[in-house]
Formats: sequence, C-alpha cells, structure tokens
Amino acid sequence: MPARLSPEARAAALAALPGWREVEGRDAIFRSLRFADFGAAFGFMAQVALVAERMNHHPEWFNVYNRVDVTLSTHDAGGLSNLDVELAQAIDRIAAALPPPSASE
Ligand SMILES: C[C@H](O)[C@H](O)[C@H]1CNC2=NC(N)=NC(=O)C2=N1
Repeated sequence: MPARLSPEARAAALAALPGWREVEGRDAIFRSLRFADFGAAFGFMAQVALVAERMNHHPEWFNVYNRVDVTLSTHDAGGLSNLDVELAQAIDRIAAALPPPSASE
C-alpha cells in the first residue's frame, strides 16, 4: 500500500504542480480542465484512463461538455501519496498536448 505523503513532501509536490490545489477538509488535490469541445475532453479522459489502469490508480472525476474536474487521493492510504503526484503529472502532460479551448469558452 502506498504511504501518505509527509507534510514536507506534500508541500514540495504541490509547489511543483501549479495547476492543482488542495481540497478543503480532505487530503486530496483538485484541478479543473477545459478543452476545445466534448470530443477533446473525452479523448483526454480516454488517455488518462489508460494511464490510470496501468498504474492501478484511478481518478475521481466529473465531466460536463468540455470541462473535466479531477480529484486525486489514494483511498487505500486515506490521503495523498506519490501515486497521486505521478497521476497528476501524467494528467498535466496529456492535457498540455491537446489544443486549448477557444477564448469564449
Ligand atoms: C483493489 C485496487 O487495487 C485498489 O482499490 C486500488 C484501485 N485504484 C485506486 N485508486 C485510487 N485513487 N486510490 C486507491 O487507493 C486505489 N486503489
């Protein structure tokens, strides 16, 4: 079972993940992402799903049209672990390779 991050490790990890914030009242991190349209958002989710399966570490997420809200936490550890940091990095990499939403969205 992965270990929960120490307070020092959590602070260092968050400093290196500028798109993510801590969830209030819960040891978890959150990022909301926007894409060009539903197809791009779902393509993003499909790519993340493959990584998550490979890691056996799965996101909590919510999708509406071109928006995907992602919460990461390690349920087995009762909080943030290195697996959340690794999955957040993979999510950032996948999202950065997709075209951004147009200015009006
Ligand atoms: C049995 C299975 O390996 C566990 O439930 C895995 C699956 N995916 C998981 N995903 C997340 N986010 N946290 C976990 O603790 C976790 N545990």
